[in-house]
Amino acid sequence: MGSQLPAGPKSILRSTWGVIRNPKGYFEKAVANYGDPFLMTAMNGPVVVTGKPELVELIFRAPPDTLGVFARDSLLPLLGAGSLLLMEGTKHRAERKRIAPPLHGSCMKTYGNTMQETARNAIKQYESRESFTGLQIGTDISLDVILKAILGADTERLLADFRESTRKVLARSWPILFFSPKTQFPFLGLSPIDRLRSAQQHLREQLRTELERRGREINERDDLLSILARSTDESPARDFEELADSVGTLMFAGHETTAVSIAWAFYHLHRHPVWLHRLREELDASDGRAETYATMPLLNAIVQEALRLNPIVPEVLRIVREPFRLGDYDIPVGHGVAAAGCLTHYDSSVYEAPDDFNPERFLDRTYKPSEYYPFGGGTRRCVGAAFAIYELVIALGTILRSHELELLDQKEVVPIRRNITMGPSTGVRLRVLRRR
Ligand code: HEM
Repeated sequence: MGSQLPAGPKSILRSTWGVIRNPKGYFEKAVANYGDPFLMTAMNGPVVVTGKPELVELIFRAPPDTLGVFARDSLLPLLGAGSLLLMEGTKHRAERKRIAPPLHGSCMKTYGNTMQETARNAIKQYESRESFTGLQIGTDISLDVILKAILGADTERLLADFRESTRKVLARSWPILFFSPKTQFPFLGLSPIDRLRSAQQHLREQLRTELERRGREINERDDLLSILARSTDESPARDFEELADSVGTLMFAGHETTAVSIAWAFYHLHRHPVWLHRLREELDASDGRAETYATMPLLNAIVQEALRLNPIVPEVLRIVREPFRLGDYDIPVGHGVAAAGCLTHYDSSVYEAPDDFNPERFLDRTYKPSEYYPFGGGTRRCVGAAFAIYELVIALGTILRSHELELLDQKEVVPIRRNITMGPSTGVRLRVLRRR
């Protein structure tokens, strides 16, 4: 028998605030005071948090029906029942089967040229500007890339309309809405949830119009929207609302995360010119084709190291649906469990000098899924991970091969909460020094 639950901080308000503001700092303090794992109670309920790889492994290896979606009820009004992020059981497995194939590593070449062209166009815009941020250019690239993957984007107008409405949804996705369901109250169309809903509704109407325009074309097209919309023997058709939830989730999960990662990678590289120099040598020796970037060891190691130091999602959460044993503890049904990447990625028994930016650590070894998990793990691991890595190496490689940038931030840039994700406090301020 396991013992009672682990000790931990008691204040709900302080825990909620700590997790929103600075999860890494808050978790580190809790581990120092109470040990790992510890129990905290935030507004979304009690959660047992761990960063220990042996416990993280138990979370990722748990049978799919034992651990479900954390805070599902409070996320439902924000993401909708058709979102893969909120599905469980057979529905989740079926939806993954539908979404995963076009995002599988073997399909990446299809997207490579678009990713490269998007990165080239993005940096051109900033050549004569006094400054821009890594987050701006990251968003320019990742939003266009995901929209083109979803829509096939045969017309600029279509892309421009969706770009604007997706940005609006994101701008209205306030963190507090995700962390405290009590803030999701309607008020004369003016409350944060009202404003988010109206932006989402607009995006939905655009999708509906586009689907109606396509009609039977969806059976011949190979963009994600058409793939998700058509019915096959394996994946029968769904109603429009579910389809819109599913597409909305891909737009949302598929660009903000990548944009932030691009910004962090620029930041670390320009803070550590030795690595930038070594990367330039690797890039100069390459043929500069989109698909070559995926095979370049140092470029890939740099992306992995940036994702280690700044996991965009600092803790991966699950709710206990069936009694679950986590090390010495029996976690009761209804409690949450969290694998905190922001702790594990800094575990000095796994990573030597964990605070250092040192891509070398990814050149000479690989890590277990419980030691390195910027994309989460187990049956819910990010379905877009291969797509994201492909995009990151192409975006960074393309820009740094053709342009020299300067980091304008003199002080250390720290992670701050954006919505579910954590991003760089200044956005990472840069300027183009020269074309190469
Ligand atoms: C650097 C970029 C990205 C990062 C760091 C990231 C991270 C994550 C994480 C941590 C999760 C939760 C995994 C878990 O619960 O174990 C997740 C889930 C997900 N991600 Fe990503 N992601 C990225 C890019 C993408 C892209 C490009 C797409 C789509 C093309 C995408 C689509 C999704 C979806 C649909 C889920 C839900 C999976 C499920 O519940 O089965 N992500 N992502």
